[in-house]
Amino acid sequence: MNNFNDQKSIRQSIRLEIREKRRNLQACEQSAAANSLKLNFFQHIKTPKNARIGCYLSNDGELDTSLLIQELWHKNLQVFMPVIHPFSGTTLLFQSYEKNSPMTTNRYGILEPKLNCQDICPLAELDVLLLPLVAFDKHGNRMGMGGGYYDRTLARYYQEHWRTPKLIGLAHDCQRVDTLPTAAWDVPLQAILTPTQFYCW
Ligand SMILES: Nc1nc2c(c(=O)[nH]1)N(C=O)[C@@H](CNc1ccc(C(=O)N[C@@H](CCC(=O)O)C(=O)O)cc1)CN2
Ligand SMILES: Nc1ncnc2c1ncn2[C@@H]1O[C@H](COP(=O)(O)OP(=O)(O)OP(=O)(O)O)[C@@H](O)[C@H]1O
Repeated sequence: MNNFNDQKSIRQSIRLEIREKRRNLQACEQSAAANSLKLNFFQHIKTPKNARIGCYLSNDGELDTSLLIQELWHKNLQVFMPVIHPFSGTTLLFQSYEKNSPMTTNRYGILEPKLNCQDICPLAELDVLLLPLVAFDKHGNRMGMGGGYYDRTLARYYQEHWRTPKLIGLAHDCQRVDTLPTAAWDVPLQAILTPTQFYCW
């Protein structure tokens, strides 16, 4: 097996192991984590008034963002959700998400706002992007579900050194690994927020 395939299979086994770990968290652990995430977010992340925050709706044991989203709305911050691009099918758009937004499920069964082009926010106009992830390491490397959606969507952001949005991964503490094998297209994060920690690079 060559080095590229070695790395790929190491990534895949880490992915399976950590996904199982987070799916095995008890409902009470998930709700405590969701509450701590909300508190930790406002303690560490200072956002401009009316800031635009990209977030995600939790799936597969991911850190539950529902309490954080309620609080973002309560503070009059604008929330945006990823929508799988209807034509490219491999990148994400960020669409405004409000209490009464019409929703649909994407090809993975994850809820996303029903596409409405007027409600799409260009990536560079988001102030903060909160990313789901499967595993992260001490260098701020992120590994996702394996679709490459965030990496492809953020490729220009990274190559052209955009200043916004600030990229912050959200994860349970049990999703930290020592070192992740990285791929050339991986976009490193500026920070990771867990229920108990704020790692900043
Ligand atoms: N909550 C959330 N929303 C998100 C993401 C995410 O990671 N979490 N994404 C981040 O990119 C995008 C969707 N990407 C995903 C990629 C793969 C799978 C997944 O479940 N894959 C299955 C195989 C399913 C199949 O082949 O049909 C699996 O690996 O078991 C889910 C989401 C956009 N929205
Ligand atoms: N910038 C890019 N341009 C083209 N293809 C890409 C790019 N980024 C990722 N890919 C493709 O996506 C596939 C999955 O990448 P990877 O395993 O790093 O995804 P991931 O980070 O786990 O997923 P996600 O970003 O959706 O959470 C790779 O095999 C790669 O071919």
